[in-house]
Amino acid sequence: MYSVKEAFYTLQGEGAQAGRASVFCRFAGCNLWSGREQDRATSRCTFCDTDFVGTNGQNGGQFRDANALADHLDKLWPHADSGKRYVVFTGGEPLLQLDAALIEAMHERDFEIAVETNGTLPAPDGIDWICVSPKGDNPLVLTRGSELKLVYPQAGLDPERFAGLEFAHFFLQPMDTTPAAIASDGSTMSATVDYCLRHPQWRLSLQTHKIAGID
Ligand SMILES: C[S@@+](CC[C@H](N)C(=O)[O-])C[C@H]1O[C@@H](n2cnc3c(N)ncnc32)[C@H](O)[C@@H]1O
Ligand SMILES: Nc1nc2[nH]cc(C(=O)O)c2c(=O)[nH]1
Ligand code: SF4
Ligand SMILES: [Mg+2]
Repeated sequence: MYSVKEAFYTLQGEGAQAGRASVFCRFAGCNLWSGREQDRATSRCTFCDTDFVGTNGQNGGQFRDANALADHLDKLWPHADSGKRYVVFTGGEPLLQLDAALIEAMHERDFEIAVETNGTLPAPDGIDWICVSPKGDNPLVLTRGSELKLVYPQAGLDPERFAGLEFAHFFLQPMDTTPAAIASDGSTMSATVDYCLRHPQWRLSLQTHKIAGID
């Protein structure tokens, strides 16, 4: 059984694949936060911008097996041709649910498969694009992949801790935060730009879907 909060067709907003047409599958649940506001401050990840609780979102639901979910996601790709099909599994934490059966079922339907993960859980084989986004001091299990996308700044977390890992791309993404936090701490955007200027290994990742006003 898979629990999906929501699923939709949009443009990948972030990282090296930004701008690419994608089916997003947002799994319910995360291992670093319950998703309840009253638990946020004491959770292992405190800055999440996403509602991943329950299965009540757009095209959400419970799916009894891999073929049922794969058929559901396949229908969200609005083109008849099979070229360039791309699915992004996110959440919540997708590696709590993404398994070999679902990977096989999406490949059978001609999808390239991407995942957005916090990197604390092992990944099944066969994922075509792995984006790891480390969270605070939580132990990183996935130390190689396609892109490392660090939300910046995170208190006490130096990007150089990750700079030697085996990734093809290194991104810093400004933490989306509240106006009150910006007023007291300054802008995460300017801090991120400044870091990339001083450390050219790192590139700026903007959340372009928020700029474009989509999903
Ligand atoms: C909601 S998470 C879900 C996937 C996975 N649990 C993870 O953390 O990578 C999707 C992406 O949004 C990023 N993100 C979450 N909260 C953010 C925020 N407040 N500002 C900027 N990026 C954020 C995460 O780091 C991750 O790259
Ligand atoms: N358009 C769009 N792009 C995204 N890239 C990563 C996202 C995520 O929440 O995992 C995300 C998202 O929520 N929307
Ligand atoms: S690990 Fe990802 S989904 Fe979980 S709380 Fe943090 S940003 Fe949100
Ligand atoms: Mg998002």
